[in-house]
Amino acid sequence: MKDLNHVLNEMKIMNFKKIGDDEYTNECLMEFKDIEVLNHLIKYYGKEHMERIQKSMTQTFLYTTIRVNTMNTNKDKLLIDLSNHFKTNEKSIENQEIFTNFKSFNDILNNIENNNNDNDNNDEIKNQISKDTIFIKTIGPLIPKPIYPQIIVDLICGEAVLRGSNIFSIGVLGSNKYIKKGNMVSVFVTIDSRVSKGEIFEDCFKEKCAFIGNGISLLDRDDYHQTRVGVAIEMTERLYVCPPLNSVLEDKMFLQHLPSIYTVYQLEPKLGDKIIDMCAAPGGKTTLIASLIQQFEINNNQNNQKYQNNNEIKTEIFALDKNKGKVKKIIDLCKRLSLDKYVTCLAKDSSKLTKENQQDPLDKIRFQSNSFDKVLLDGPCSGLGSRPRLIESSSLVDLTNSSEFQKKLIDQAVSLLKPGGILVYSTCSINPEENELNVSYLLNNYPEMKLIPQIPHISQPGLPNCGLTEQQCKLVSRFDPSDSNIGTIGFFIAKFTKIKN
Ligand SMILES: C[S@@+](CC[C@H](N)C(=O)[O-])C[C@H]1O[C@@H](n2cnc3c(N)ncnc32)[C@H](O)[C@@H]1O
Repeated sequence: MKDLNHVLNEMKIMNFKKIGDDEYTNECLMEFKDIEVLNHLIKYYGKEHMERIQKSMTQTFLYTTIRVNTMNTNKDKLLIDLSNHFKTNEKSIENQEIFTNFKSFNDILNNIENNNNDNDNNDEIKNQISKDTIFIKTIGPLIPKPIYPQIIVDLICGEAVLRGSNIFSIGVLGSNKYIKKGNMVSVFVTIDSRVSKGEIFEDCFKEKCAFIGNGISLLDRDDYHQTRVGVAIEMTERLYVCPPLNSVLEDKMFLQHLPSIYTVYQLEPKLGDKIIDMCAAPGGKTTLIASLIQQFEINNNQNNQKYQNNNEIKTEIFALDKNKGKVKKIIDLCKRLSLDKYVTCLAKDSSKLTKENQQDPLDKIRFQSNSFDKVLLDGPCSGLGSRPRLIESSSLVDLTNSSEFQKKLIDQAVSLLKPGGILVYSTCSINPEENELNVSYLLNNYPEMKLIPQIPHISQPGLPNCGLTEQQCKLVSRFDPSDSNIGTIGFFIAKFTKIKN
């Protein structure tokens, strides 16, 4: 076995460096394939702030957030189901303890409010989010010590490992020559994609890659590339410990980041509303809207029984997406969560809803201007807020295309909204041109629209010098990935109303 110390001292590009005898620190910054994109962001954020963001982007979000599907269970029952799941499926007792240390929304708010000193007193949304959401805190970064032998995985696999996954054969690129089933191995993720499938290499420290933990090989080396299914490495020492929950209790819960949940609550869906989710796939926000409507309906029915008045209030939810295949996924999700009776899913281009192409006479009626009480525009974006991410591959042209297309969708969203209704605009991007500058575009072009407050305000204000006044900045929500109190993905939300004449 080689002595690692000499290489660790010399490392420049790894995500950790030696800081003492047997001690390492995590120093990874997200890299940009197109340096122009980084310079573009530095223009708005400044170099220091951007560096903090780059660092946080390589780290796993602070909480795994679980939305309770109230149609099929409730929070108390789901907490028991989750505890049982972890006891049965998680071998490490330590991890079982970490994963069942469930947090509440109030725990998260305490963390934020101490710092934001936000004194708004609206408890309705707080209570609702608390009642239907479970948080599990990520532990890390931990600093396991790298060893030999080593394997290199691709970026998609590496980012999944940072989110709690094990390593499937399909993600393994190269490895040292001799690895036997049962060996402990160190896992690295390639940064520059130079390593090809099946490659044998001598030393990860000579490659451009980042260390993401250690695990036990469940296969001999040769078998990594013979099979394309199944787990190849079970991770035992991770940089970040968070629960692997994909495909778990799928009818009872939905994994959704806090800013996405918060976006839907800001839309304030109510019984009797005509609601449109303009860009809905895969349906995360649509199904939360439907689930809130379902809860209102149950409460309303109980009250109606009390007063022997059985008036049904008709609520309409339209979930649109341009992509037919994705619409099928929204339909499947609605069925799985038993919410299908609430939602009409349609394959449509939302940038043309009230303008051209209304060949269907029904669409002419459905998508009339000024006809929706609630409009959600969570449109296509550059995704520059997704984390954990080691490399950002968008180009400057991608960013411009994104913000220009969002303007077309904004034009339609404003047109569809009823006077007095609510429009919520959101992106999972940190690019001000898709966020603050698009809000400024909307306000400048539609004087009938005004920004309204988001309560409780749980994130950072908008960036200054991006087209919004100081007051307007306070009205938008900017989930900054470098804000370690909340530790979410990068996200942006603006909430508007249309002034009645
Ligand atoms: C950020 S995702 C939406 C996520 C979704 N709101 C959720 O919470 O699950 C953006 C979606 O916009 C869709 N999209 C892109 N262009 C569109 C258009 N012109 N009309 C409607 N949908 C569009 C994409 O197919 C993609 O599914």
